[in-house]
Amino acid sequence: MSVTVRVPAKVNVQLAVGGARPDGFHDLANVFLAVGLYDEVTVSPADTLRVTCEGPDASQVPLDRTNLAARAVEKLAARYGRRADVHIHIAKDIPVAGGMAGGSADGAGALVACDALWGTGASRDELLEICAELGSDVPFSLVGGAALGTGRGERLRVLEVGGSFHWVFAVADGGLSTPAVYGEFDRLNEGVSVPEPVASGGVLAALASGDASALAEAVSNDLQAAALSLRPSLASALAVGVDGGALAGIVSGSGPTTAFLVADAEAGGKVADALVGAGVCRAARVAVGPVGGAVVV
Ligand SMILES: C[C@](O)(CO)[C@H](O)COP(=O)(O)OP(=O)(O)OC[C@H]1O[C@@H](n2ccc(N)nc2=O)[C@H](O)[C@@H]1O
Ligand SMILES: Nc1ncnc2c1ncn2[C@@H]1O[C@H](COP(=O)(O)OP(=O)(O)OP(=O)(O)O)[C@@H](O)[C@H]1O
Repeated sequence: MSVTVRVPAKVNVQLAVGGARPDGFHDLANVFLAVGLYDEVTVSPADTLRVTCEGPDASQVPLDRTNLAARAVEKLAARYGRRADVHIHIAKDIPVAGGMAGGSADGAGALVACDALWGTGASRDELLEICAELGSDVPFSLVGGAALGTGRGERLRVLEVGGSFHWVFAVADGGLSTPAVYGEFDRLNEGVSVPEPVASGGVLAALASGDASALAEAVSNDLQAAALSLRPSLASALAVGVDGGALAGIVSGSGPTTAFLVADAEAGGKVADALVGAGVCRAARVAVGPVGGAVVV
């Protein structure tokens, strides 16, 4: 018997970052949008906990207990007083270390899958609590759709969205470490009084109305300067995508994936061709959001 859960990637349509907190994290106003690029996490009973992974980036995924999916299963097992003896298989399509919450997706997916496999019947709030312990992005991977994340991003308020948004993602060669990008944000803001992060009225209104042009005017990412400082070549990808017809181009979360909002699928195809043709990315992926969160398939 096995259970498979499908979990989406995310893009941050607004990422407002406050100053560093005493615990090293940053308070955020983080507007998440789940997009249709998916990992599939399958769990089945086994003699001991083990992780396998397939997909183009599989060699970059840790297969030991540091894998977020393994950590999720161990946490759920500990809570319900049982052994975490499962085989976790990850079919990975979300770029690794790309700022699209791929590891978080696998953590949320493994949790939902084991909850179903073991029949633990954990409540949604209990699962969300475990997600928050695993990482700041993990609760959103469970919920999907669109949400405003506050605190370190783990406290979610679901947002209504009035339409679908088309995106092109330029996948960069090599990843960027999330702590390194937040560290660079702190370095760039040394001596500056960083304001409290607040959700943008423009972003929320554009999501609610489903208006892509309005969203393009409003998107922002306070980590973008830090990601560009660590990876200056991302500026060329942003320029090529916007010149190729995107309504807006931003770094996705902590990067190095760049995300382009486009008017429709046809414009998306053109932007993807321009990005690949200019050689500014390893691959270009098209996806639509919002889509639902972690779900048993
Ligand atoms: C950049 C984003 O992807 C935007 O959604 C997230 O803020 C990162 O979320 P994540 O990968 O789940 O991050 P976590 O695993 O919780 O934290 C990894 C590291 O990122 C930094 N971090 C993360 C979240 C946050 N609000 N402030 C931080 O400073 C901290 O150095 C932390 O040690
Ligand atoms: N299941 C997993 N899939 C991918 N990476 C994982 C996983 N579990 C742990 N990791 C580790 O986490 C690191 C970051 O990978 P991930 O793909 O989650 O980054 P990310 O998309 O930039 O995350 P975020 O957008 O949440 O900051 C990897 O380099 C890897 O060492």
